[in-house]
Amino acid sequence: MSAANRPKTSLVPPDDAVAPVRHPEAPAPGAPLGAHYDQCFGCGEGQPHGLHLQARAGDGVSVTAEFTVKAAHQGAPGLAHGGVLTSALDETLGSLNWLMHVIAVTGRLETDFVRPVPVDTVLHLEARTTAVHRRKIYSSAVGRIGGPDGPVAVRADAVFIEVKVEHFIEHGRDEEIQAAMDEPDEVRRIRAFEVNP
Ligand SMILES: CCCCCCCCCCCC(=O)SCCNC(=O)CCNC(=O)[C@H](O)C(C)(C)COP(=O)(O)OP(=O)(O)OC[C@H]1O[C@@H](n2cnc3c(N)ncnc32)[C@H](O)[C@@H]1OP(=O)(O)O
Repeated sequence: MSAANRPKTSLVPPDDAVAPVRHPEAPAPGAPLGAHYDQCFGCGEGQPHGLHLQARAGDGVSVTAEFTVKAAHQGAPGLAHGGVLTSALDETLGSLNWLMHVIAVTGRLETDFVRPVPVDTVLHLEARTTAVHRRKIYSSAVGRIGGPDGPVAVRADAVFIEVKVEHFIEHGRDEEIQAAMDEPDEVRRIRAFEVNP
């Protein structure tokens, strides 16, 4: 499809997109990124119903993460639900934005389900940002089973859209926003973004 005819939500970066830039203060390759929010369904340590995904910084703007499929994540008997796998991909892709010190939300996310993923499987996830165009961040991820070099079970392409921290204050519920602001580590993080946009 020619560039002029691409839909606005296309997952293909425009021709004048640029390479992503790793922030100088991004965590070193191998360092855990930690949860961006304690109650996040994807990464929050305090979220009892969550996926408890733990991402680590990779080289450039890349991350790795592991997600263990539990019995509570089933769709078909003994197999992971596709929506849960997409959530794991979404969270992994979302964590890339921390490496650029950009706050962004998922605009579009497209998943290919290549192989079934049984309960108790560890999904080895790898994600990388490939291009940036104004507020749009283009990223891709794969999830492998049987080990970090095992066969691909899922893959996804996404566009994240950069937002200001006010996005969450404007749209979120007062109760949770207040609780997040009262958490010292969250405040430090938000401050860091205001100082190092
Ligand atoms: C405290 C820290 C916590 C940090 C918290 C981090 C959370 C991470 C959690 C994991 C990730 C998630 O699940 S996030 C949750 C799921 N996602 C959401 O809730 C997002 C809901 N959608 C929205 O709020 C909105 O639609 C936005 C912000 C995405 C876009 O609205 P907007 O700000 O008005 O932007 P707009 O001017 O329309 O568009 C800006 C540019 O983006 C493009 N664009 C707009 N929408 C899309 C789209 N769906 N797909 C592709 N591209 C799009 C436009 O063509 C335009 O390109 P051009 O004209 O420049 O070319």
